[in-house]
Amino acid sequence: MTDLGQFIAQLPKAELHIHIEGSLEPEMMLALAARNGVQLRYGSVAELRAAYRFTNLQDFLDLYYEGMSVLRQEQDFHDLAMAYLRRAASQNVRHVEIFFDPQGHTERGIAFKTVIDGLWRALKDAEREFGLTTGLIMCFLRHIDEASAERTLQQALPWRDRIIGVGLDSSEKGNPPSKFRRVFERARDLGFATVAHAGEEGPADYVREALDILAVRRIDHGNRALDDPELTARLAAEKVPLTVCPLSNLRLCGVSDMAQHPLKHMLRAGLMATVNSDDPAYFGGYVTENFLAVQQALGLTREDIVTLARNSFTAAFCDEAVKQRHLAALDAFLKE
Ligand SMILES: Nc1ncnc2[nH]cnc12
Ligand SMILES: [Zn+2]
Repeated sequence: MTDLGQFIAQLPKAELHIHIEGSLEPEMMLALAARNGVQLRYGSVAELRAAYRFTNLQDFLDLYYEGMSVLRQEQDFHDLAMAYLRRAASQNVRHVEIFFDPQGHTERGIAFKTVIDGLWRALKDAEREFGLTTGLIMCFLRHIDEASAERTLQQALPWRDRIIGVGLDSSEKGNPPSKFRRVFERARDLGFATVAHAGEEGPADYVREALDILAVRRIDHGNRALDDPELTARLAAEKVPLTVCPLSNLRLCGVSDMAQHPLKHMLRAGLMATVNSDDPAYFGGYVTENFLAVQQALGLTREDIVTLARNSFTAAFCDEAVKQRHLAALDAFLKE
């Protein structure tokens, strides 16, 4: 590895855009299928990996929902999250905010309690074992109606103190943020931080809607915002964080080549971009591999890399004291 590669691997960082169901590696998928008696269309790791060729977001989502069908018991959710957190800690990720998709589970008869208890136990185990800090963000599936999102928010209330925020994910085109105006208003009233996937495949207008109608505090992806100079200037002026996912964009054909990835433009335009893995088991890399891929393809400098790591802590939803501790640790690392 190059010196800059070593630096990236060792750099303290936060990950703010990771779908825990997207960290389900083929080996674990097959093991859980066997443990739970679930029949999959794929019988081997090689067959699964061969299926991970996507031409767009929907292609991927079809497989992602099929994959999560092996998650049935509390222990499954624990094992899934623990494997991700171990991997993240090994890459010097010091803070993570993890997305989960409750409707992906409740719609197939798995209780909300089963999901949240398993994930929560893993977060607490990992905090103790690896010394990182964590948070959970529950996402609403935007291909389903708002009433279902509202029921999901209601179901979450007994565990209000375990969830820092709500988000919006799944099939973007044709499912604008405005579809979820009321449920986001209710979530904000309840004190949840809010985020939304926007401008991954959908137009810049969806990014504007996420800001103006859902009042989100971060945009997940946001790539298409760059199509609109006025919106780009606004994102920079308001320091709206973008959780960018380079390998995801490449694998879902949002960019044809990593050298065409907009991250460098985002940085040069003064946007508060961060680097994240999205669905690492499906897209070929965790957070460090995402940093390495864009650094190499775009020729990012050491200063760019430091900016991205600093942004990841600045954009986090953790308590201010925790954030300052992470930023101080980053500064100490840079002085070593
Ligand atoms: N990249 C992505 N976009 C939208 N929804 C998702 N759910 C999991 N990964 C996603
Ligand atoms: Zn995502």
